[in-house]
Amino acid sequence: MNFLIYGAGALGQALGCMLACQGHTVDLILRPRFKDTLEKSGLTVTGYFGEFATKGSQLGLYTSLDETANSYNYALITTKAYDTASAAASIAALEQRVEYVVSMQNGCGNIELVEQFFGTEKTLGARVITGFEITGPGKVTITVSADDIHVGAPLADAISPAAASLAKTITEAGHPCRAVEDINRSLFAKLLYNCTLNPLGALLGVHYGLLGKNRETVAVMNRIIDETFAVITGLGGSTDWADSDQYKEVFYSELLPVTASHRPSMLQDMENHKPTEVDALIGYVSRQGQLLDIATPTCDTLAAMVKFKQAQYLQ
Ligand SMILES: NC(=O)C1=CN([C@@H]2O[C@H](COP(=O)(O)OP(=O)(O)OC[C@H]3O[C@@H](n4cnc5c(N)ncnc54)[C@H](OP(=O)(O)O)[C@@H]3O)[C@@H](O)[C@H]2O)C=CC1
Ligand SMILES: CC(C)(CO)C(=O)C(=O)O
Repeated sequence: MNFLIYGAGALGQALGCMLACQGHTVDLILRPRFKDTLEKSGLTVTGYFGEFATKGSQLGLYTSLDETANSYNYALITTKAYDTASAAASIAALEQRVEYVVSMQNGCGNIELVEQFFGTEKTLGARVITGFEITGPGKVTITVSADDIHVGAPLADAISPAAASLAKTITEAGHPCRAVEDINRSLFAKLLYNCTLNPLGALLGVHYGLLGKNRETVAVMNRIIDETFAVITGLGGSTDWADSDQYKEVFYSELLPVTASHRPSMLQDMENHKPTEVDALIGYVSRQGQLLDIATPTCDTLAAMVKFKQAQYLQ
């Protein structure tokens, strides 16, 4: 199969390496700082799912879509969520050269942006709950994984063949991946998880596990879960849990323990003085709460604090 991976950082480089190792054609759109390194050293992925290595010559390495000539079965968008609109707009210029466009990003609102450019038929979403970190030039480490990748179409009432084929291909490449009927359900579940952990972890500078061990942070996390659950319900969304209390049980007993040692991506962004994905995560809950007239005071406060903090270093 032919893959375009647009915005290849930690997630995109890891997936690109794993897919290329399976013999797929992989073109990466990446920054010049990565292009020069990967040309020389290739890519290595280590950690949770084993070892994978490609030479630079096995990959198409480009800093702009203008340099590409292939047609693609799937274009995977792996930029941060704040770059989704510009990524989708650039890929749209390829027109018939792309069959399906997949938002692999965290948070909510990404799929809707991709749909604006490609329509529902060509749009897929994915939910990733695995930790990828660039640990050196041409090196990505997979640190934790809480579940398979989910891929699916928006608003589908059956598993889309395009999602099934992509899931099979990613699984064969080494990362377990499952096609789901309703990708929004998976993304809402991830929204609950990320809103509960990321802003607090980022503002307090701690890994997830510590947040679950402290009475004060548990009380704040419970309020975030209640508010986020109310917003998801208000949006007409569904999750695997009947109510927020049921989610809390699963969160504290199953979800939090498997990623306890993880330091949230929002914290890593702050440490690297990069913008955070606050607007697609807790900022999304806060905005939707306002639109739906659902009170989200804890989420509003945390979103404001994250924005304050990032504004300090982005000035
Ligand atoms: N890493 C992880 O563990 C996980 C990540 N995700 C999600 O996946 C998405 C990607 O995350 P991650 O890989 O960590 O992020 P990264 O910041 O490592 O990767 C995104 C890359 O895209 C680059 N980029 C953006 N626009 C362009 C462009 N026009 N041309 C070339 N390169 C471009 C960025 O460059 P620059 O920084 O210079 O702008 C950056 O290198 C996020 O939504 C994240 O939440 C989900 C689960 C786990
Ligand atoms: C734990 C992880 C890496 C799982 O995707 C995550 O969601 C994050 O750090 O934001």
